[in-house]
Amino acid sequence: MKLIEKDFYKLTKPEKSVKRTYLSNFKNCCRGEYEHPKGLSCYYDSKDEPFLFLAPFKVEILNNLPFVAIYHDVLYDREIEELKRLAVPTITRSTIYDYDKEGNVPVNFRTSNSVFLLNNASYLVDILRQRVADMTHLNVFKNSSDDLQVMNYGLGGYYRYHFDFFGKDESPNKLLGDRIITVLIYMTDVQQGGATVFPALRITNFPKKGSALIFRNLDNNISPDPSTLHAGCPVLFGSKWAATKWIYSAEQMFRKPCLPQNELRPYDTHVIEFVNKILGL
Ligand SMILES: O=C(O)CCC(=O)C(=O)O
Ligand SMILES: [Fe+2]
Repeated sequence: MKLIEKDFYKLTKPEKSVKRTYLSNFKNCCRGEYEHPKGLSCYYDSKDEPFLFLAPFKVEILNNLPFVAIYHDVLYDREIEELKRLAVPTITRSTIYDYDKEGNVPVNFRTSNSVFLLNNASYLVDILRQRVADMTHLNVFKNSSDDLQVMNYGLGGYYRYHFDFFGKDESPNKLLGDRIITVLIYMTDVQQGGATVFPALRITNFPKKGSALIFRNLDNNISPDPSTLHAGCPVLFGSKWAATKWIYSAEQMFRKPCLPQNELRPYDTHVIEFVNKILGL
């Protein structure tokens, strides 16, 4: 954190404005200082998927564009216990993808432990894959998503602001496209801290056991949207467990209608490059 503060004074003008717009709200968001968004709707999603006629999802919108929403009560307590049981034996220090090394490396700005559970690890992992497909109305099968990641943050554990999209030509998953949607399922409440925050959107969501946060990382052109910059704030008291499913863009042609194109925003590239630069990516 200190390093970033120091480097700030060496920044050029556009970089300073990115910092002001995108990063300066980070700590306030973690403290939960911004009001819950107003004027947005809640609804039951019972659309398209037969299962949802029986059990619609309870959706609370936090932001329209990019789409950010809470899906309430998507995981049962006994499923959470089973996920933990599956994860604990092989959980290890989390990593991120390093473009130079073309592989995953641990970094000091993501201090959690995590493990990917393969689809055949348990009947439950397969059930959850179907549930995520019902929630997102997307294809979540082979070649269109990462395996389910289960992660745990201990005291002080956090994931500094970052993007979930790769946003580069040399994305490690060229054939899959890029990460269009993130589904983050909370497996615990956190007594204090541990919120997921979007500083550019001034959104804070404190974990609630069994609920999920869904956000869309790519815009209608399937281009990276820098306003999806987000972070997992430090856990101040307690422990945070969550499960993540990242869904890719390439194989959604039969699931997702083409939407009107957004305007091209060349500045977006600058924002993404800048944030990656200060993170050393
Ligand atoms: O833990 C959180 O709240 C955020 C996690 C996250 O952003 C990620 O795993 O990509
Ligand atoms: Fe993320």
